[in-house]
Amino acid sequence: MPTAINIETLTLPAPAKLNLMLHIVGRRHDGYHLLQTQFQLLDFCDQLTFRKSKQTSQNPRIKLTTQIPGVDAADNLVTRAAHRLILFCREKGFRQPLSDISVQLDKKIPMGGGLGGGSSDAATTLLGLNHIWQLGCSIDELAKIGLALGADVPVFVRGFAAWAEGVGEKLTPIEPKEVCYLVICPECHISTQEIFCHPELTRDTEIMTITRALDQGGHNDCESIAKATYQEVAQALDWLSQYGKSQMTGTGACIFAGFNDQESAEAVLAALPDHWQGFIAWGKNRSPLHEALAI
Ligand SMILES: C[C@](O)(CO)[C@H](O)COP(=O)(O)OP(=O)(O)OC[C@H]1O[C@@H](n2ccc(N)nc2=O)[C@H](O)[C@@H]1O
Ligand SMILES: Nc1ncnc2c1ncn2[C@@H]1O[C@H](COP(=O)(O)OP(=O)(O)OP(=O)(O)O)[C@@H](O)[C@H]1O
Repeated sequence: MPTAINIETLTLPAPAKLNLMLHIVGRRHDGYHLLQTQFQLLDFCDQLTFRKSKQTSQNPRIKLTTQIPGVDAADNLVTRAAHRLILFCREKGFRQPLSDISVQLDKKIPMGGGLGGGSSDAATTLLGLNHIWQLGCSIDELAKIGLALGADVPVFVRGFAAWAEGVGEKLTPIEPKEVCYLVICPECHISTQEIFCHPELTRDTEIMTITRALDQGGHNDCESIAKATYQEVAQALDWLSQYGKSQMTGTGACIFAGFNDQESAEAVLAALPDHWQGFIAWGKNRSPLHEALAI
């Protein structure tokens, strides 16, 4: 691991994820859904650059230098993750002054796509600041802070492809084949809450053992709702199914298919109708973030 003490600038990736299946098996009293899902990370990433200022204080300033349209800097998951981390450390009794930090966020991951970009930015912030400020928080502690920010944050903190249960926080490492994915981003953004609130969402899929899920795979319970609500999603799923098994990730809107080699994925990307954006990315069972930090 690089020594953090002299770090003035640190640039780290925040990878996207796919849900290779997503079963909804129940609902908690607080309304959150109980899931069974397989996460795989992608080598398609946002990039965060943290710059340390000479100014230090008990209440360090976090300045996000990049604006995301429609998201106030204070609501950005980067800012929220940084403030939660500071609060956690103060509660734990960490008293040293911390340097102010500016963060440049280069967004590549489409928002509202089910690719977990915001959650991944939050996880990279937690791990990045823990490293720069030498806070010594454990991965378990960071995953717990992350879970309070979003159900998808813990998988990015832990940094391995995973079988997930609970609301997505009970994680077991898995090793799905690392194939080359073509991801299509239809012209719509879908809010996670909109799908989870839908009255017709199936919430009683039979609980599977991990062994059966890894042998047989599964489906995405959110797909039929997203297809019925957004015709672009239905059209993209139909179009991609000509070339392979096409699936939706998370609560949508992005859909994907896996290929054994990059050339096959590129050939399909070249045929993509003009009105859709798409990209190619390799599945990763170890996070590019953890590789960058050598942890
Ligand atoms: C659909 C998945 O992407 C699958 O990986 C995740 O479960 C979503 O995780 P996320 O985007 O981090 O979601 P959060 O930011 O925690 O929650 C957004 C909203 O979705 C709903 N939500 C989320 C996760 C979950 N297991 N059950 C829910 O009902 C809640 O209404 C919540 O207010
Ligand atoms: N750094 C950030 N990047 C993206 N979205 C952010 C960020 N911070 C806050 N948000 C808010 O979070 C919402 C969800 O963004 P995100 O890109 O994580 O969606 P998603 O890919 O559908 O996520 P998921 O798969 O977790 O449901 C955005 O619409 C935006 O309002």
